[in-house]
Amino acid sequence: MKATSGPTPMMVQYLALKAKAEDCLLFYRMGDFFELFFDDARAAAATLDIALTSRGEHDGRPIPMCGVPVHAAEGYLARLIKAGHRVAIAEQTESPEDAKARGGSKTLVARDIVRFVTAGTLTEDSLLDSWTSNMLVAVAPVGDEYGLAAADISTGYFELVTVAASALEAELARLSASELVVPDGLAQQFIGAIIRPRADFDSIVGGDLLKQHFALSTLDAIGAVTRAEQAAAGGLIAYLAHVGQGNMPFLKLPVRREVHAHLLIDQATRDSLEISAANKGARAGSLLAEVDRTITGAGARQLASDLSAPLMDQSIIEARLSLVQWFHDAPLTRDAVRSALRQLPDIARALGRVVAGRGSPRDLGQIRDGLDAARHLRERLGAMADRPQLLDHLLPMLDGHGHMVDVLSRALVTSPPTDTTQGGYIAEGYDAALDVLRSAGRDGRQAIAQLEARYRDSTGVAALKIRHNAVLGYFVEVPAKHGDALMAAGSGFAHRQTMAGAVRFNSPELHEEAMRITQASGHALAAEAAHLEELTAIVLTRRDAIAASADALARIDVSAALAERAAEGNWCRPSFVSHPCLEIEGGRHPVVESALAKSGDRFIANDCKLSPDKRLWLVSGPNMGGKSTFLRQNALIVLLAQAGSYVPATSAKLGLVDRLFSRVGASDNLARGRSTFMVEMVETAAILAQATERSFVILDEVGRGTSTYDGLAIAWAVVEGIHETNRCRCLFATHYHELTRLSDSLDALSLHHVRAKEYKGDLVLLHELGDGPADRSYGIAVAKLAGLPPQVVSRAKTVLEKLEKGRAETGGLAAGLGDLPLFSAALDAAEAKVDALREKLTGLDIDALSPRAALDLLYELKRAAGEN
Ligand SMILES: Nc1ncnc2c1ncn2[C@@H]1O[C@H](COP(=O)(O)OP(=O)(O)OP(=O)(O)O)[C@@H](O)[C@H]1O
Repeated sequence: MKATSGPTPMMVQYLALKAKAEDCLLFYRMGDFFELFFDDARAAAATLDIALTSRGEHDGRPIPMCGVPVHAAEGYLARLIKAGHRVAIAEQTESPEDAKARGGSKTLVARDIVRFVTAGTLTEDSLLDSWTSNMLVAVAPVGDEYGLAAADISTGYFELVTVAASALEAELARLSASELVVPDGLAQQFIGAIIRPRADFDSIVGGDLLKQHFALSTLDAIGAVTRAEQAAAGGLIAYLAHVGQGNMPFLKLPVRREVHAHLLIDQATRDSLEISAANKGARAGSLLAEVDRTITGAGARQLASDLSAPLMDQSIIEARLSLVQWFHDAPLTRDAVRSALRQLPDIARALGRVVAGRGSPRDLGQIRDGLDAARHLRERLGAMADRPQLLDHLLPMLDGHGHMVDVLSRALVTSPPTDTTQGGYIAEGYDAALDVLRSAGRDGRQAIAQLEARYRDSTGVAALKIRHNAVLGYFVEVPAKHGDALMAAGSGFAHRQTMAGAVRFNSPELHEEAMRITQASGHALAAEAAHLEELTAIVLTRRDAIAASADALARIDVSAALAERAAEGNWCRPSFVSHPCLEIEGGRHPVVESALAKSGDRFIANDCKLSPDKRLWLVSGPNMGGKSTFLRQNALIVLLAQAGSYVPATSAKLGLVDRLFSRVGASDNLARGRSTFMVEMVETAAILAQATERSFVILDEVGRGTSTYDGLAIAWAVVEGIHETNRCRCLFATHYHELTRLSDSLDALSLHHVRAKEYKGDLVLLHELGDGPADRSYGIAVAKLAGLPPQVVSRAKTVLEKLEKGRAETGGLAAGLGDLPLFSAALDAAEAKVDALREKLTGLDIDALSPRAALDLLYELKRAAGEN
């Protein structure tokens, strides 16, 4: 790029490509580098911490530039994607020679965007975590519903689901997309999503795209695909086509999910239960990390998906549990299977790359080895007695690839490379013609060695060598002092290059041998490439069956892993009943239990017994007494049970839960501009609006973020609302002693507390649940335990005594609440008044009213409404 008044042809080309790349960073291929210019260069240099330089001028100003070498591009791409960028790759689409032939020596090489690299459309191993799925999700609103199309193109997983607005958040939380695609106009609602043209989300076009992609004459093969799902699928497929620039990635036939097929869990609940990520977003410390004993990447991904979408279908849950139990009860089989899985490559991801057109010989080798191992596993498990039904369903999927595995075994070397440029991945003996070419190359190299010996003899220069480099090819080299002898006319050598200490020559014989070698290895490389293409085609025709094997292996891994975890922790198989109860004996919190075990402490197991007529437990007791832990452990037990896992308890019986809600602890969300109290109220509002009689809710200290009176009033009303209106199973932890009065009026509410005692003036927390309310609050004792200075503790005691005296005299904080009508009764009364209004309005004969009478009536109605 020279400084000229107008843009150079290259800049014109660059700017056109950049316009096409939109807000993606443009990687512009120049020889061995991808170069970035202007703002792209600034952004990339800052993220990658590489030098920002400049090159030429544009509009009179230097053009900022930075670049990354092509061979190391993946690593840089990974960092850019992690930092939230998307990248467009512009490659040279013709060789410099072709460009020259096309338009003369100064012609610019044609370039085009060949692919977009985005967080949701990665397939490269190095850019993905092996244990997490990578979801791309498209959302399409149709009427008052939303269609979701979600795909993990690294494995071909594809699903469709339709949700009502009230379940949208929970579904998106379940899918945990790396990239969200929405139609133009929804940017406000989905902050950070990729906005695509509305036309891409047309349901008719979407339906046609689905049929076209899967070569279906009707969509019935997928199931009753809704309009909203067709629209979302259209948006997703169109985006994938755009990203791959026409090169479609692997998509399996979509699975239609019914929203009611799994337990709905919103993001706040996921965060508070720390299901797949703990406090700071890390995997460590989460339920998933605590439970995960899977061996393979595919197993880990399957487990993560199971835990994020526990089921509602008892028969599927029981089928999963039976397989876990089978592995649980047979430790030797379990060990054998797990060690077999240890050898297993990630077939699903290898297949994803092959289908996306980025497969390497290594990927084919992995598919071969994985499927071979799968067949062995099938033989071993197929010989076992008393196999559970799910295993019998999975085993046939592990087999049937014999012919392909056989071809791949004969065709490929044991550990094929990723890079094809050097060849050497097709096995010796697979293709006789290829072997001949290779031996010609080998013979040539031998001939050159003989030639070298002969030249040493004939010239008498013992230091003479025949060497090879990329620029000159083969040449004869002698130390400088012998150069003259070979320069002499008639020596048979032709001078090529003089170096500081050596002189280089060619000779007709050497030239001939070199030609033979180059030709043979060129032909050999081409022959290998042709075989790679054939082998890839064979794999492609079998892709659905290979993907099914990969899925079956993942399910076996998950089942054996859950059995392993259950055996380690002495967990039990949960049982399911049809009425909404939750009866846990000896329940534990798996993460807290492990953390305590590390420091040699014991976790105290606790029971929980919720039933339709005792469905709300009010749990009080001292700070640090274990209330939050108790609440969460029961929620986690429900979640694990419905995901088809054993649970940390001695026994567990439950009725299926449709929605799980957790509002535990105060988590500030200042980033979203909401105070702790506001977040708490928003989440509580969601629970009151959505919890059904089949839901399970845990609420911890609702109302504590505001003044005592307000807080108590809110907590009181929330408990009543849940008891009377939602009627769900609920554990409610509180420090408001006054709430215990509710047990007089709410018959399905019972009182419980975490026990503590004072021993020689010090507080001992027993972490044990007892019936009835806590006898006192122990806050000051906990403060003392925490190391508050003695003078502050003693002053607090004095203040407390005064306050308690005042409470005794006035009846305390909740004085006057004794005659408060119940929540539902109050609601009924309000409704009765509203109904009186309605009755009056319906009975009106408007035509018979004089204007004056109408005005009077309006005043009267307004007054009556005001009394409401
Ligand atoms: N069942 C248990 N057995 C042993 N230790 C426990 C048990 N439950 C809780 N703990 C320990 O007590 C600590 C405090 O528990 P937790 O946060 O549940 O108390 P809390 O009653 O909710 O306190 P606060 O009212 O201050 O929020 C935990 O971090 C854990 O170390």
